[in-house]
Amino acid sequence: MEKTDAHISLEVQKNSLTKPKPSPAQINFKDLEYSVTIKNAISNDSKKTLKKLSKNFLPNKKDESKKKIILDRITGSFMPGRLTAIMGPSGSGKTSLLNLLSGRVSSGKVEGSIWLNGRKADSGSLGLVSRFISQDDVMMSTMTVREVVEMAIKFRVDGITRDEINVRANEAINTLELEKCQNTLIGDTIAKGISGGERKRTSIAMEMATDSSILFLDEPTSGLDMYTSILVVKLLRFISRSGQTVVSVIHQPSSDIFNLFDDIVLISEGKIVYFGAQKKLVDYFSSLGFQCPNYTNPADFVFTDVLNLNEAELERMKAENFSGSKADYKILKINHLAESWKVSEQYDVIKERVDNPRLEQLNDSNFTSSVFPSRQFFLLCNRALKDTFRNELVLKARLAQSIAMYLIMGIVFYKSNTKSTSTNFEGSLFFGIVS
Ligand SMILES: Nc1ncnc2c1ncn2[C@@H]1O[C@H](COP(=O)(O)OP(=O)(O)OP(=O)(O)O)[C@@H](O)[C@H]1O
Repeated sequence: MEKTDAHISLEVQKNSLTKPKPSPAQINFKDLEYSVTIKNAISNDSKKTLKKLSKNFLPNKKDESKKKIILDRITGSFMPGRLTAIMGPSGSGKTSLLNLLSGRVSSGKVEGSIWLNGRKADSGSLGLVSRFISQDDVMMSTMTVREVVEMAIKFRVDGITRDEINVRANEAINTLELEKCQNTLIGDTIAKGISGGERKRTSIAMEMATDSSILFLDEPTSGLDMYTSILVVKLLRFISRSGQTVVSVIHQPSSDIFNLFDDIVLISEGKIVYFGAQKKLVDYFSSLGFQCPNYTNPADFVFTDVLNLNEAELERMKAENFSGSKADYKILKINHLAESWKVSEQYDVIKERVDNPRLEQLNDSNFTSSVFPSRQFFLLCNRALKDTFRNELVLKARLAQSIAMYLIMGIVFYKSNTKSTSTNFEGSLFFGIVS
């Protein structure tokens, strides 16, 4: 039987009894540009050979590295208590935007500004205030579902008691329907553990169980069946209702999933072509001349008719004898859509939010990691020990290596009492530590 909204809301209300509300965070960005320099990867030797073959084949020296603009001076605002979907074709810059806003970009050039509740934010503060659930989650294969959820809580919430950890872990596990596999190992390609869907839900449970003001997710429904996908997005909606800012990249959502989002951001070619209420998207594009047919999923309409060339545009391209390719014509269309967006009423609403952030500034305590580094070190050592003892193959290999090293040491230092004692001692100590 399918779960209803009421069923899930009951569990989320239960959550709010035990979990303190995170401080609300409004994340604003203005004229954000992210670019990388792309270098020509052809080696000098290959260049010489190719030059012999064709003088015109290689680009001129000055073209060897060029700037690639991934996000092109975009402006926007994500609000607490709202669930936002970022949609767009593959390679349009969705993940890059999430990476920038969660402080995870280490290469390339970033221009423009990002604020958290009106306070200028850098990658350090963005990283501390937000959580990021990536497409390829990283979890230790030798730990169980319950252990990774508990580990996430211990690692991020300071001074929490064993009982509180249990309560929080139980809530996250029950809400994400992970009860049946809570004691199953995560597993990897060699030792099979939980399924792909369970893995995705576990990574959300890890973030749900801790307090964070902003939650970023990169395609949380990819690889999931329809029922689980709807369940996951409903949960994200309820998480947002507790005051968190939830932003998720979503790929080709069904209309049921699309309707669960409050706001939609459409990105193409690194430019924003729409940023606003989900309910106003169809009307906005109809005002630009793109009519969504009756009984059509708005998300499908956006991908086929708006962000790609539709039948009418392909015919117009032929009629105009356009000299470039379809891709060039599409870029012209996207540029036009991005320009139209910047003169729309909805854009003024976003700009107003960016220019006048309404929330109080976040306290300094929001920007510091709450768990002491010494405690984090202890937790990591504990996890590494567990990992070593559970991974039988690696453990046996390490034991064999140590025995072999000690045998070699024994042979090297056997009957070596003719040499200076301190040299022998230092030498054996060195080998002992290394092995
Ligand atoms: N560090 C980088 N160096 C070079 N190119 C990059 C870098 N980061 C991103 N890109 C390029 O920028 C573009 C946008 O990448 P991004 O991963 O943000 O796209 P996306 O919209 O998330 O795509 P998908 O839906 O396929 O995951 C792509 O063409 C990608 O190859």
